[in-house]
This record gives sequence, structure tokens and C-alpha cells, in this order.
Amino acid sequence: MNVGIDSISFDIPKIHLPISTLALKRNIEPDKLIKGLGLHKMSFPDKHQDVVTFAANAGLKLIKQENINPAEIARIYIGSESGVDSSKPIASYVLSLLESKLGESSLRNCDVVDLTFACIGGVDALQNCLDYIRLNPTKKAIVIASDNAKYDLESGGEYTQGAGAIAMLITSNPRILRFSSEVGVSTEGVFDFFKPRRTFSKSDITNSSENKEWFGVLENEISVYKEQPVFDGHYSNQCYINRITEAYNHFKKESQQTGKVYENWTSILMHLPYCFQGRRTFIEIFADENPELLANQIGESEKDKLKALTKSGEYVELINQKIYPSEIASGQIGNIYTGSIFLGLLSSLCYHAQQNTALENKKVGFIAYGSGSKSKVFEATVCENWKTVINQINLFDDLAHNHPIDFETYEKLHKKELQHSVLEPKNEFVLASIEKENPVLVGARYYEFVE
Ligand SMILES: CC(=O)SCCNC(=O)CCNC(=O)[C@H](O)C(C)(C)COP(=O)(O)OP(=O)(O)OC[C@H]1O[C@@H](n2cnc3c(N)ncnc32)[C@H](O)[C@@H]1OP(=O)(O)O
Repeated sequence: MNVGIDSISFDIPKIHLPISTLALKRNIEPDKLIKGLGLHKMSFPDKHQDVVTFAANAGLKLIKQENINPAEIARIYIGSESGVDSSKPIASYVLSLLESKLGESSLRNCDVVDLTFACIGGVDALQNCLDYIRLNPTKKAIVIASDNAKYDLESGGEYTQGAGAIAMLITSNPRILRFSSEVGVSTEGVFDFFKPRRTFSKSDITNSSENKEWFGVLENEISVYKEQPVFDGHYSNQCYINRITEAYNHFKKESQQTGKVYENWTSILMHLPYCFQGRRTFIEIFADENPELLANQIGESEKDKLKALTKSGEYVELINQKIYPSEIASGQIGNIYTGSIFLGLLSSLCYHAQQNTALENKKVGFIAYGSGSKSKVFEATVCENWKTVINQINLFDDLAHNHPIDFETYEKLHKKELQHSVLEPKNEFVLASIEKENPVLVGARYYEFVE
């Protein structure tokens, strides 16, 4: 039976900081970020946006776009590493927001949950729902990957920030992609990037403006998650490389394929924590699969030879054909954690639809990664009707009309000091307030739909 992605939608912040503005303020050569890492714009949530609004807006757009009867939606599974509560999932917020537009109790029999494993939680949600539809082919599932990739100011991750959500309708006989069931996996428990729970005492809180809002509801101490991760960038790259190469080899075994499996893939869709991560790391798989090309490179060490191989005609052609189309949106948005690999898929499909490429029945390969750390490698085949769905999505148009903000506005938004939204919200769910007064509801988030 064919099971896969039938339709797709997205919700991305409507404002961004041009990467050259950030580079100049941080004394970084703009070309390092633009030519070295492929970054152009960094999308940033407006005052009224968060992971819940991104997820709910992307989900509602998908339901309306495909005119789905809510009674047919059996599951809404959310991948995210930016949870707003340690108990109540984003999915619970999203369910009630969707019901506010689709009808009271319209999703009462829908199973919803969040899945968290850093950036790979959206892929875990997808695979869970694919299996569910394989067993229940008349049902529909929605997978939403929603995150706010926020890093500390002046940190090495600051220029890779971004935010947004991708929503996908998972059905039998899908119109965009059908997945095979084999998955290559590599997992190892490491500390390359994580968001630990930290415990603060009353005096810590009173001295910290960031956490002052909690003062008054405290007894002796309080545990909070910081939105920004603790990370070691270069170690995280090494973990990424270790996991993806192992998962790729495991995929070959699981799918009983030999030879250069990536050669069967028209597009290579990788987790992109920043635009050029895919092209900078796929070289490891390329070199493993082409030892003779690596041996022919000039260089004193293996590392030098690998570097030389990235500039070879064979590898540059592979990047241009199989990786570049998935990078276009990433360079305009930044990292969206769980949604990044699906944003790459959407970017690639929109690019090929514009080019009128015949992708029907072509295979695409997915190489996913989540810090902590896990990689999954799997493949899918493009369906006959993919273009009719993709042609109705205006990803590149939306990105071209995204609104630039200045550095001062960005810093205030980052520090949560901005008093008003930069752009007036329209036709979207917004974060209205967070409860501070009522002791039994303190921390509850209130949302509304702005017509
Ligand atoms: C979260 C995960 O998925 S784990 C995997 C990725 N990790 C992360 O995203 C964590 C957060 N981000 C980070 O820690 C950092 O931003 C990183 C690790 C992504 C990048 O680290 P940096 O030290 O800023 O950059 P790095 O040195 O790796 O690369 C800069 C590139 O720009 C190139 N460069 C530097 N200056 C210039 C210039 N003027 N013109 C052109 N290119 C330039 C460098 O040569 C290098 O490219 P190359 O290695 O292909 O030659």
C-alpha cells in the first residue's frame, strides 16, 4: 500500500533580520555567513508569535487548503524541541485553537501528542503516523514540526537562528510522496546540544530580570527551561557526521541495497541547521562511496584531501543538482529545528515545480539528524500528482515579501522587551497573554484568532 505526504503547508515569521546587518554588528565578515554558511536572512518571531501559533496556523492552513473534514483527522502529532510546558503538550494548545475555528469538540476523537528528540522529533512523528496509516488506510493524520531556533545573543549559533512550522497531511494513496518502510538508524547518547532544566533559588530569581515574572508564585525554588540551548558547535557537527554516515550504512543494510544508494536519489534532503550544513557534511558519505576519487585528491592529510574533494567537479555537480534546491528556503529563513528537513523538501519541490522538472516516480533520500544524538535515513518516491499540490503553495513569493527589521528591534524581540508587534497580525492565531495573576493558572498561555 502507498502511504505518504498528501499535502503540505507552512507558517514562517513575516519578519527577518538581514544577515549582513547581524554580521556588521557582531564584527563578523559578512562573506563568512553569506558565502561560507549560505545565510541571507534570519526569520524571527514577532511579539505575538510562538511555537503554538506557528503550529496552529500551519495546521489550519493545511485543513482549509485541502478542505478536510475535521472528523476524518485521527491524529495530530507534533515534533518540537521548543515545548512551552513540561506537561501540557503544544498539541493540546493546537487542538483547542483548531477547534475554535473548525467547531466546538470537532477534534474530540483525535489523538494528539508532542514528540521530542531535538531536531529529529518531526521525523519521529512522521514515521509514527506513516505506520499508523499503513494499519488504518482510511484515516488521515497531520504531522506538524514547529520550533523557535533561538540562540543566545553573541553566541556561535546566533546567526543560525530561525523559526516556523511545517504541517503535512499523511494519507494512503498520497499525492506528493510515498515512503518505503525501511529506515536506517544510528543513535548515541551525547551532549552536543541540549536544553537542561535549571533550578533557581528565590534570590537568583529576584536578581534576574529574565525570570522576574515568576517571582511571587515561588515557594523556595523553581525549575525552568531556558529557550536557548547549551551547545558545542564543532562537536555537534562531528556528532552529526558520525550519526548520518552510520545511519546511511544501516539504511543500505535494511533496504538490502548495495552500491551508491544516493545515486538513485534525485534530491538529497538533509537536516539543515543552517543552509550549507548538508553540502558541507554529505562529502563524508560521498567520500566513503567514492574512495578512488578521494585517493586522487592532492593534500597532505585525509582532511586536506576531503576538502579538495568538495571542490571537485563531481561533488559540485552533485550539490547543484541534488542539494541546492533544498537550501534555497533555508538561506532565507534560517534553522527551524524539527521543520528544517521538511522545509528543505518543500523548497526543493517548489524549485522543481518552477523549473517544470519531471520528478514523477523519482526517488528522494532523507538524511535526518537530532542532537543528543540520532540520525535516520530513509527514502520516498515522488507521486504522479505532486505538481498540482505544490503549484498552489507560494513559498518563494512569501519569502520575497518578508519584512526586514533593524538590529535594535531584533535585540528587543530577543530580550522580550518590545512592547508592540512589528507587523499587525491578520488572519492568524496570536499569543494574547500569559497568566500571571491567578495562582492556579499561572503560566497558562492565552491565544486568539485575529481576523
Ligand atoms: C543543531 C544541529 O543540528 S548540530 C549540527 C550543527 N550545529 C549547530 O547548528 C549549532 C549552532 N551553530 C554553531 O555552533 C555554529 O554556527 C556552526 C558550528 C554551525 C558554524 O560554526 P563557525 O565556527 O561559525 O563556522 P565554521 O568555521 O564551521 O564555517 C565557516 C565557513 O565559512 C568559510 N568562510 C569564512 N570566512 C569566509 C569568507 N570571508 N568568505 C567565504 N567563506 C568564508 C570558512 O572557510 C568555513 O567554510 P568551510 O569549512 O566549508 O571552508
